[in-house]
Amino acid sequence: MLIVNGVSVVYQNRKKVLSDVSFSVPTGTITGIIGPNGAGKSTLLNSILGVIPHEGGATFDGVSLPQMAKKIGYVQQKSKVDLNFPITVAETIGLGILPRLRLFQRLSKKKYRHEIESVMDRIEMTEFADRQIGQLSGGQLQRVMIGRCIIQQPELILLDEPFAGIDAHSEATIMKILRELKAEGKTILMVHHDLNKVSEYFDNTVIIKKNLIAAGKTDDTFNSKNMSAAYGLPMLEV
Ligand SMILES: Nc1ncnc2c1ncn2[C@@H]1O[C@H](COP(=O)(O)OP(=O)(O)OP(=O)(O)O)[C@@H](O)[C@H]1O
Repeated sequence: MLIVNGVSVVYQNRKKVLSDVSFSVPTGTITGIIGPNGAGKSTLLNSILGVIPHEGGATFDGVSLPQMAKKIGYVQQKSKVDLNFPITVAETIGLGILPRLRLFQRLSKKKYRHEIESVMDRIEMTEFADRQIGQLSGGQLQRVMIGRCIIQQPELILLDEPFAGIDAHSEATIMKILRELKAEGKTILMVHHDLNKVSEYFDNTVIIKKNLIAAGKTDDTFNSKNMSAAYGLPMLEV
């Protein structure tokens, strides 16, 4: 289980953007983090990862997250990927293997190539293996980032708005892979924007607006009272 405990964040401009956020995410589930623009969703993910200064912290099965970094897969916002870096689709996916290796350990070329090929097949990118990542559509690029994440064989997968600005086919392909990972017992936590898909995609939902508004099973949390608290308007008939 992922336990997030008392996370607060104050940026250098002294603005408090997260205040004492605590919740838990059961192993083997897909959980969405939702909330209005500027609610602190990306900040929460970055605090859980431990990559920005924060109070509080997160553990997974009792281990603090920085201590299990190699078992955490992270797919950052697409807009933050450096597309000028000269690297192909296959090479990008191959980078995901590195955290699995011990110092100076190398996979045999055959095993390395086979693993990359099977991931490219899974994300439906085989025909683009040698293409530079700067020459992909948004949806293709996001599938490659998912590929780099899954080849790492992480236990916990964090994604920041993986569906922002991508085509419906890529979204469906990624969602299918995430459900397969869930069936394998992986734990998935993602920032998400599209409220129309919340019930369909997420077992659990975390709703924030600087503070935690609600966290738990989507059936229990995704209701007009909580949406009204987060977004300010009674938006949903549920
Ligand atoms: N590095 C930073 N320094 C100062 N303030 C920041 C920084 N990063 C984010 N913020 C501010 O913190 C607040 C939360 O930002 P964050 O990106 O976490 O929200 P979000 O819910 O992910 O928003 P969105 O849905 O628009 O992506 C915002 O007011 C933002 O302007």
